[in-house]
Amino acid sequence: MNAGSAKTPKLGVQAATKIYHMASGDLLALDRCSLDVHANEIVSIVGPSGCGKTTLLWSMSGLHRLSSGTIRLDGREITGPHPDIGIVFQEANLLPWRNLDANIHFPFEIKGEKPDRAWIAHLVNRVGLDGFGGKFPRELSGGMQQRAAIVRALALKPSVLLMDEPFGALDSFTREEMNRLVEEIWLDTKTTIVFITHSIEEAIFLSDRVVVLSARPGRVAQEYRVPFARPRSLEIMATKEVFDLTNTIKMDIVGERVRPKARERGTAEIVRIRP
Ligand SMILES: Nc1ncnc2c1ncn2[C@@H]1O[C@H](COP(=O)(O)OP(=O)(O)OP(=O)(O)O)[C@@H](O)[C@H]1O
Repeated sequence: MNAGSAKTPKLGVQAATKIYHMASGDLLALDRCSLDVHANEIVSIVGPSGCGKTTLLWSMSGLHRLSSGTIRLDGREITGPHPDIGIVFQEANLLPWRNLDANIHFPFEIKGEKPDRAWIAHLVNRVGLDGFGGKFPRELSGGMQQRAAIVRALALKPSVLLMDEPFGALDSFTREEMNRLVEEIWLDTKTTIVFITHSIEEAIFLSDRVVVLSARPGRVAQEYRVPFARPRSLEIMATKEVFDLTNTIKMDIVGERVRPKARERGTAEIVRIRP
């Protein structure tokens, strides 16, 4: 797991622009969006629905090609999927006909590589899936399936883990549990994490920085540093600091939602609230 130098961001997004070409016309999803993520950081990306969060994350993973702009990993441009970047989606996407062990080993089979069994056993233990290796996805809860998806992504020892709304489909208690798990994994591996979520509370609990994207086309509108040491306890979520930050970010997102409409009406820019 290589860390970038102090000056080079781990993941550097420079003027990322993405246009989807469709029969009905072109759609500008990202417009010169720039963002640096530093080694060992956890950065969450929030923003109005449809603002381009997933497009940005998929571009960071190399799964999407940008229309213009660059994504750099440790200073080197990436143009396709990269072995040093892992991704976890909202759906666990486990193969239903394979048991949990076979699902975790699947990427190694595709790559023709030998899995590091000791590392996988460590991860399985870390996420609390000891003894479930022979179970099939249908025998596991949604939370357990997502734990397996996290193990599958980390098994390849990526230095960057991209997570696209991974706990959006889980109930709120399981979600809190999974948030604590992500923090534990981070404390263990110090993997750089970029996390997309619709939950501002989740973003604050997990992140060193919360980045707010503008309404589509997505660009960085605001960013906030979260000033709590780790490990964080759920009690911080009841502090006035978190309450105020949550409201500030909420108002940013609401502002971004109404801004395009205000533009259409020819009214002035919405007044922004800053910390
Ligand atoms: N493959 C695609 N082809 C055409 N348009 C797309 C494609 N993927 C996304 N879009 C459009 O691009 C815009 C940004 O989508 P994206 O999924 O990146 O936003 P998002 O912020 O992740 O959305 P949400 O908050 O709803 O998850 C949306 O208008 C979406 O409809």
